[in-house]
Amino acid sequence: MGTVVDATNKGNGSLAIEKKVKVVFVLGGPGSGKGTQCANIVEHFGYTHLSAGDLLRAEIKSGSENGTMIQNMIKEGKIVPSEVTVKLLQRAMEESENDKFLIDGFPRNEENRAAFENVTGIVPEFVLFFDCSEEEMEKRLLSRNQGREDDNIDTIRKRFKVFVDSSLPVIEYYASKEKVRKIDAAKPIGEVFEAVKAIFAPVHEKILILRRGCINNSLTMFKAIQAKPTTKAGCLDVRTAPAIPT
Ligand SMILES: Nc1ncnc2c1ncn2[C@@H]1O[C@H](COP(=O)(O)OP(=O)(O)OP(=O)(O)O)[C@@H](O)[C@H]1O
Ligand SMILES: Nc1ccn([C@@H]2O[C@H](COP(=O)(O)O)[C@@H](O)[C@H]2O)c(=O)n1
Ligand SMILES: [Mg+2]
Repeated sequence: MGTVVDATNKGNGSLAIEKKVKVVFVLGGPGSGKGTQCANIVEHFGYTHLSAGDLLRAEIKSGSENGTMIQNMIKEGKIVPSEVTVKLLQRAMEESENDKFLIDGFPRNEENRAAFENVTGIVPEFVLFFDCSEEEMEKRLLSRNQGREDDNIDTIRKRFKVFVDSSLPVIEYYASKEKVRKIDAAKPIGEVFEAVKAIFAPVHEKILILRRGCINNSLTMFKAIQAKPTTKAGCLDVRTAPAIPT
């Protein structure tokens, strides 16, 4: 859990309301299927998907002053300075109406991880890790056909090296905190999603039960008030009213 300032309340110079947000980091090597599975999770569990790579590509297209630097880093498979990526993620969370986010492809290194935690104060609920062999990932990336400048064999090899050298240590960090949920991502898409569902369903059910509990309490309270004798003016007689359930 963590808090972000709700963008709808910014800019009036007085009140900045903070909203509580829930974050799941989605990690795995290039081509392991993060984006594919995030789309399924959004559909079934109501999260908002924020892909750090997509946000960086959108920043290039927007003509931002950082555009050329980001483009060069992506072509080389390098990790863009955290200051840039964290700002993009933070803005996207602030602008969203949702309070549950899948953050895909982030944190990619220790600098990403520390910067996000320091700036937002958000600690992930858990880290979904898609585990897949380089051989399989290479095959998938070379046939992805989405026109990505980094889906060529030279950049793919560089991205694999960055993943092993910089991203795996972040996954190990979260594993040491028992936050990693590892999935065999080499299986077909449907089977991978079955494993994903098994992780999300209990979390989702817990939230539903809590929400149902709130509704039941409100109903009991409503019935108790309706059943009670009222004063002449039609108000609830607090002297004889039962304790309102909490
Ligand atoms: N389980 C799977 N089996 C076979 N192909 C898959 C599987 N999951 C995804 N793919 C395909 O592999 C390619 C890469 O998937 P995807 O874009 O989801 O990976 P990613 O982890 O987001 O990669 P990147 O880090 O480069 O953004 C896509 O063409 C996708 O359709
Ligand atoms: N935290 C991040 C995430 C991504 N990048 C850069 O974008 C490239 C593509 O990322 P995908 O997740 O879409 O594969 C990646 O290779 C990096 O160059 C980044 O810098 N920091
Ligand atoms: Mg992706």
